[in-house]
Amino acid sequence: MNEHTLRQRLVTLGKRLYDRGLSPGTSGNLSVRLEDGWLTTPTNSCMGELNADEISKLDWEGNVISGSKPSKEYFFHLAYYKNRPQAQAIVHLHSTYSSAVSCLKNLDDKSILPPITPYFVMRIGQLPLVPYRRPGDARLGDDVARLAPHYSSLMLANHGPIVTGRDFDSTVSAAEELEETARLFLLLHGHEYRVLDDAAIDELREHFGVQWES
Ligand SMILES: O=C(O)[C@@H](O)C(=O)COP(=O)(O)O
Ligand SMILES: [Zn+2]
Repeated sequence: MNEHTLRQRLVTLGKRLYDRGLSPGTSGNLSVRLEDGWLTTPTNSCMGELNADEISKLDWEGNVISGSKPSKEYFFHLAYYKNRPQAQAIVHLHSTYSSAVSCLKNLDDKSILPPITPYFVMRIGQLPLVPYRRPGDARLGDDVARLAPHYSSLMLANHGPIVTGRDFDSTVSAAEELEETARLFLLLHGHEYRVLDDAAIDELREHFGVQWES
């Protein structure tokens, strides 16, 4: 897709996330890789009301080339792009169930959600918890840089998810699917439930190349 089309997709998919209640108020940010830089949502923008011409365009040093002041989290987007070449787009949300999970105590920090459905394993994979930092703290960029080569998605503690993917549309879908998995996980709380066993994970690895360390 060319830059013009990707700007339109940012507006359309931002509205989709907002309309589905996944980015309340001015929370969250989106970005997409271009050949000559990358686009991200302006800081304090409402995802339901993005304007294609105001979207921020940055270079690979984090300098603004055009558009409005970028998301204050631009550095963690940049850290993901620089350390994960296959990441073509990034979605950060404050979606309710995912953010609720990010506040739970006693999570397995290396993989906070168990493999309850194949779709979660295929689309998100193991999801580590990034220790809490203030939004906009540049040290989040270092945290992301360290984890990005190994994980397509991360959960910021007491905050919300960061999801990356091979194209913009599938990244947005994966973020929606993560939200549904978090919802299932919380619905299952207090119930005895099965998780996918090693054989089921091996089969997914074989068919879909998923990354999941048993
Ligand atoms: O939680 C925050 O403040 C940010 O991570 C966020 O979601 C929105 O910040 P901007 O992208 O700067 O609007
Ligand atoms: Zn946020």
